[in-house]
Amino acid sequence: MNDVIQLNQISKKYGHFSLYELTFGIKEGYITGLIGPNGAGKTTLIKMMMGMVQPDQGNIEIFGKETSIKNAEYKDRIGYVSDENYFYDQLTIDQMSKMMAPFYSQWDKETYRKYIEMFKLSPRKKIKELSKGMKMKYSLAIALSHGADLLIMDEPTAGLDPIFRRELLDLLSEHIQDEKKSILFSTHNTTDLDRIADYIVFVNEGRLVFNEMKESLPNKYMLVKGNKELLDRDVRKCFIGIRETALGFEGLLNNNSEEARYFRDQTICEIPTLEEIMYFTVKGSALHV
Ligand SMILES: Nc1ncnc2c1ncn2[C@@H]1O[C@H](COP(=O)(O)OP(=O)(O)OP(=O)(O)O)[C@@H](O)[C@H]1O
Repeated sequence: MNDVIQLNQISKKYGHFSLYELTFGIKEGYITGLIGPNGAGKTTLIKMMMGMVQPDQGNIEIFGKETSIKNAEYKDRIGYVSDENYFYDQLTIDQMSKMMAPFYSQWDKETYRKYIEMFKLSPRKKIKELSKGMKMKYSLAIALSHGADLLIMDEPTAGLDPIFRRELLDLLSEHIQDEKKSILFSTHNTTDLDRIADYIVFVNEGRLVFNEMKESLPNKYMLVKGNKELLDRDVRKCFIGIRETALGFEGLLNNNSEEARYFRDQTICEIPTLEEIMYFTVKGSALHV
């Protein structure tokens, strides 16, 4: 299986924030969700892939070639959706689109029209008159209208109403039926991931926590629920993250650890949801600094 994107030992420092030698690949033909709490480094990573931010160290390969400022041809094959507004406020939707079309060798006017209609966007409306959700829809229409082999999207479902959000996820699932197409998108919404992601890349505080097939995650982690009497200082240390309540505790363990085997006999163990995996990992890392 090929990697459509490969990050090699990527490091970046911004004041107190650092990305630490991140190495991971994004699989061709699949949908990958990029997750992590606020400030984890998701947008910085996406901007690096788009050549908008330069890493201090390391390199990125997309479609098998190393990216560089000089070699921007690869962007022709990428549909990029930013979480920022890069459009000119004074232009109408159609004026803006006419301006962008020549930058894409495979721009397809018919496809563009189809999406503008499907997303109920009015071509004569000015960018400044669009709501947040409409701007996102417009950005998606552009990204889907030039035959891109790879979609890279920064929080594409943010600001969308639940009905359109669902429709978009269906549309992305359809898009991926062509096995040569790949999607990477960041999100804070685990429902998006539950619905369409094949792989999950989880970053926290500039470090890679995991890059896993979504289906394999339940085998990796175990959620323990029990009585506080089971907890002492040493036991606490075994948990990736832990939450105590008046009645007891919940904690996340590595499923293959010694402790997991012990707790399985002692108490209630469950398969954690993706949200629980994120919650306890982030909570645990905050405690261990
Ligand atoms: N241009 C910049 N100059 C200085 N610091 C920056 C810059 N861009 C990002 N940062 C810092 O890098 C860190 C990671 O930011 P980034 O936007 O990549 O996080 P994120 O995971 O996308 O967060 P969110 O989920 O809130 O969008 C933050 O601490 C942020 O303040």
